[in-house]
This record gives sequence, structure tokens and C-alpha cells, in this order.
Amino acid sequence: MLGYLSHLETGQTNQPLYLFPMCPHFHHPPPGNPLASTSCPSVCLLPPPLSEMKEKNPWHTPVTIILTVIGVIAIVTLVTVAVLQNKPIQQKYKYGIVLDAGSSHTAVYIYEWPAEKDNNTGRVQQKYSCKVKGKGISSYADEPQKAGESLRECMFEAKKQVPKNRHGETPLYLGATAGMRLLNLDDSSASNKVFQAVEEALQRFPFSFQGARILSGQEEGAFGWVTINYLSDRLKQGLETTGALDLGGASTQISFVSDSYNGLESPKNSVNFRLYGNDYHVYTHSFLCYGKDQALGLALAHQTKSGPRTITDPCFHPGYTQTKNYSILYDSPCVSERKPQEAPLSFTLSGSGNFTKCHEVIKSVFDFTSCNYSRCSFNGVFQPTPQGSFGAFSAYYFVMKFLNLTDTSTSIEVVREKLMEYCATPWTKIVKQHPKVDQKYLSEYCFSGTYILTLLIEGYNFTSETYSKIEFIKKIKGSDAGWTLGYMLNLTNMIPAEAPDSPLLPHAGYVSIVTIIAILLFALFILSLRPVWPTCSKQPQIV
Ligand SMILES: O=P(O)(O)OP(=O)(O)OP(=O)(O)OC[C@H]1O[C@@H](n2cnc3c(O)ncnc32)[C@H](O)[C@@H]1O
Repeated sequence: MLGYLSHLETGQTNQPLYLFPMCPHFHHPPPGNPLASTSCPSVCLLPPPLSEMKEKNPWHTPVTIILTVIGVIAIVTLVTVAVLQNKPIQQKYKYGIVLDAGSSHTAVYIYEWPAEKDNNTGRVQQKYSCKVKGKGISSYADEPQKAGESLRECMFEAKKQVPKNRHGETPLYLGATAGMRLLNLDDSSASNKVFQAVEEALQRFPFSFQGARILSGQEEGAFGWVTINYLSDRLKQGLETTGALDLGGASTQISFVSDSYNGLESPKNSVNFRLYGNDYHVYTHSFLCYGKDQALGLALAHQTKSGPRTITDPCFHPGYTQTKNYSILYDSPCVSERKPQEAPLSFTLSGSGNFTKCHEVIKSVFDFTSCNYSRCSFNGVFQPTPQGSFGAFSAYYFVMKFLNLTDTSTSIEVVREKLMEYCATPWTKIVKQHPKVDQKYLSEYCFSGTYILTLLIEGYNFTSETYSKIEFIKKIKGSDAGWTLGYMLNLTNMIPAEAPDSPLLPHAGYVSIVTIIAILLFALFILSLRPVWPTCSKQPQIV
């Protein structure tokens, strides 16, 4: 493109005025050197007359102008779209509520997931949990109405947590575990009445109530396994799965995938899943009566076979005493058949705090002798050797956390020594050290720690090596480990059997690439017009 010297030059004395239509400025060169004066690198030619100029300047052709305007509008539009698309938008969620009606207590869990994901495939996470005050619903066998009433407080809270416009579409489930399994075995009519009462209470809330039922031990184990593997993204990514160890109050579950188990031996322990395009053959077993409360009952029953008035219990701290009622202890179907023929109303338990003897008492509640399979855990139940990593939750976590034993790189021998020392600590000292801890829990940690170690090592056959692959967990990525999430994911079909086709690029990446390509195309277009660009001659031309 040419630069033009203005026709406004007025003579020798006047400074010539240089005009560079394509340069941003008009400049007066310094006196005496008219050529060295401008910030535009080229020096310019005299322009043709204005009319001729318009005709010859290719930038002034209508096509070029229209194309340029369209190009600029296209770029502005694309960039605007990209910016708007990437702006964080108010996320909308869907919700699901699950009540875990356990033997020791009931908990309400609210889950949420992004509403706009197709087929509800967005990540589900725990939004809120509420611990129902009082005991589990099975404890209301004599006054079922109260079982329903006990849920109200947490359910009112749930109503506040879920946006009103989502209430009607939010599924609400109640799953009962070992406490109700035992009540159902003991007195099915009482169990039905409790269910009737909790159903009536839950139907009064504006959610979509999907029913209350007792989960089988197999379901409890399998859904716990689904939960922890879903939360750790192992299912979606097709990674090696983690086994699940759940210790409740009345039952305990072990679930894991083993290379040596295909479901042929002891098929009742097999659960098959097809999730995200992968097949899983999960071994699972639930031991009713081997939750930590019922196991304590089994251990006490073992020590009170003859109906004594006093017992010295090695699983309680020295100096600890408690009076226990025989009829309450033997009320549970786990021990009811073993009730001594002749026994006083109650017996007094005095702790002696002896880990080794406690270990012996606890071992006596397991049957390690009978096994009709290639290998067993205990009580004649088939179990392959534990394989891979494990997540241990519920009471496993509560107890090991309190005892400061969650670090499984500590050898089993050291764990034993620590428990030995802890059990031998006088009760008065324990209470002083933990004034804020619930005394029922506090009195039982020696028993519970010893029970956990016995269950894992002698019961499930964990070795020093496999023990170190256990992780004691409470939550994974903010959601509690337990069966409830897996149960809801299953009932709402939220884990697809096949891996969903995913777009090659995330949305933001797609928009960015389109924008970059558009800018490059426009730049190419501008470059292609190079032959018709206005130029400034490099050669200075004196006019
Ligand atoms: O699965 P089931 O057998 O029905 O039992 P649950 O659902 O009631 O079992 P939880 O996981 O809620 O609790 C397991 C046990 O841990 C006990 N527990 C809860 N919090 C605890 C804590 O802080 N310290 C010690 N024990 C605790 C509770 O009383 C139970 O005996």
C-alpha cells in the first residue's frame, strides 16, 4: 500500500505534512530532515486524486468490505459463545433418600446427582445424613407406633434439604438390616407391625415412597461392595476392585472378587454384576449374629452357660463392673437357645483386662472345625482366600479409629501388643482419659478391638501381608461407606450395564477448538488478500 504525501504542502518554509492513511498517525518530520520523520516505516508517494484513489484501492471493493465485516462478526460471535458456554451455570440436582434401619440405630441419607445428565448417569454423592435419635426400629417391637415416630425428626430435616419442586419425584427407600432380620426370625408378626408403622410414617412425607423391606445379608454385602467401588471410581474406570468389610451391630459382611472364585463352589455366596461394560463375580457372605453387639452377646453367653451370679470377663478393663440381666442377654435369637436352665435374674460382670484370655473367649464363639468346601472362613462357610485391597467400614472404623489402630502398615504383632496394653489399663484411668466418650462404647473398645482382630485373622484368614491391604474408612469423597448408596444406585438403574459412549472432547474443549479454527481461518483469509493489501514502499521516494 502506498503512503501519500499530502497536497497540503505549502512551501519551503512550511513543514510538509505527511499523511499515511494506513498508518495510525499524522506526523510532522523534524525540521531539516523531512524523510526521517515518521513512525511509519515506509515513506510515501503522492496520492492520486481522491476519486482515482477510491477506484484503485482494492480494500474499498464492496466484496472485501462485506467479507471483512462477516469475518469480524463470526469471530465475535464464536468467542461470545465460547465465553458464555464456559460460564459456570447454576447446577440443578435430582435427589434420592435411603433410610438405613440398622440394629443399633437408623440413619437417613440424602443423595444428589446432576439433573441434566442423560439416564441419571451423573456422579451421585451424599448431600446430607441424619442419625435418628434412639435405638434401631427393631427395638420398638412392643410399641411399633414409636418406630414410625422416631423417624419424623430426620424426615422433616430431609424435607428442608430437598428443594420443594423435587419432593414429588424424589424416591424414598427404607432398608432394614440384621436387627429386623433377627426380629423377623423371632416374631414375624411384631416385625410386620414395625414395618407397617414406619411405612405409614414415611408415606406422610411428600417424597415418592418406594417401600420398606428387609435386605438379605447377601444384598447388604453386595451393595456395600458396589458403594465403595462406585465412590472410588473403580467401576467406571474398569480398575481392579476393592473388597468390602462391613461390621454392624448384629451382622457382619465380607465381599470381594477373587480369581479363584467363579461361583461354582457354594453358589449362594456368588453375586454377579455387569457394570459399565465389565462383568464382576463377587464373593459375599453375611454372618448374622457376628456384628459387634451380638458377638459380645455370644461371648457373654459362652461365659454364663452355667448361670453364675458373677463372672470375671477378660474383655473388660480391670475395675469395670456391670450388672446384666439374664433375660435381656438371652432375649436375642442369636443366643436364646443357650439360656441356662437355672439362672438368677442377673449376673455381675467384673473386668480383668486380659487380652490373651479375651482372645480365647472370642475364639470360642467361632466354629473353625467343620468345613465341607475346599476352604472356609468359619461356621462351615465357604470363603476363598482374601485377595486384593479391602475397605473396612462401620464399626471396623469406629473401633480402630478410637484405638488409634487404623494404620495397617503396623504389624499384627504390634496391634496385639497395643490391645494388650489397652485392655489392661484400669477402667478409672480410661474414663479419665476419655471423659467425653459414651461410656457404653468406652467400656467395649477392648472387646471390640480384640473381636475385630480375631474376626479378620482367624475368621477371614487375613495374613500379615493381606492385613496391610485393609483400609479402615468412614467416607469416600464425602459419602459414607455402607450399603445404602449401592442399593439406591441399583434400584434407580443409575449404573449402566454398558459403558456409555462419551463424546471425544468435553464441551468446553469443543467450543475452544471451534473458536481457534475460526480465528485461524479468518487469519488465512486476511493473508490470502495479501496481493491487494495497501503497501508502504520500502524505498523512500521523494516527492
Ligand atoms: O448392620 P446392622 O448389623 O444392622 O447394624 P447397624 O446398622 O446398626 O450398625 P452400624 O454400622 O450403625 O454400627 C455398628 C456398630 O458400631 C456401634 N457404634 C456406632 N458408633 C460408634 C462409636 O463411635 N464407637 C463405637 N461403636 C460405635 C454401633 O452401636 C453398632 O454396634
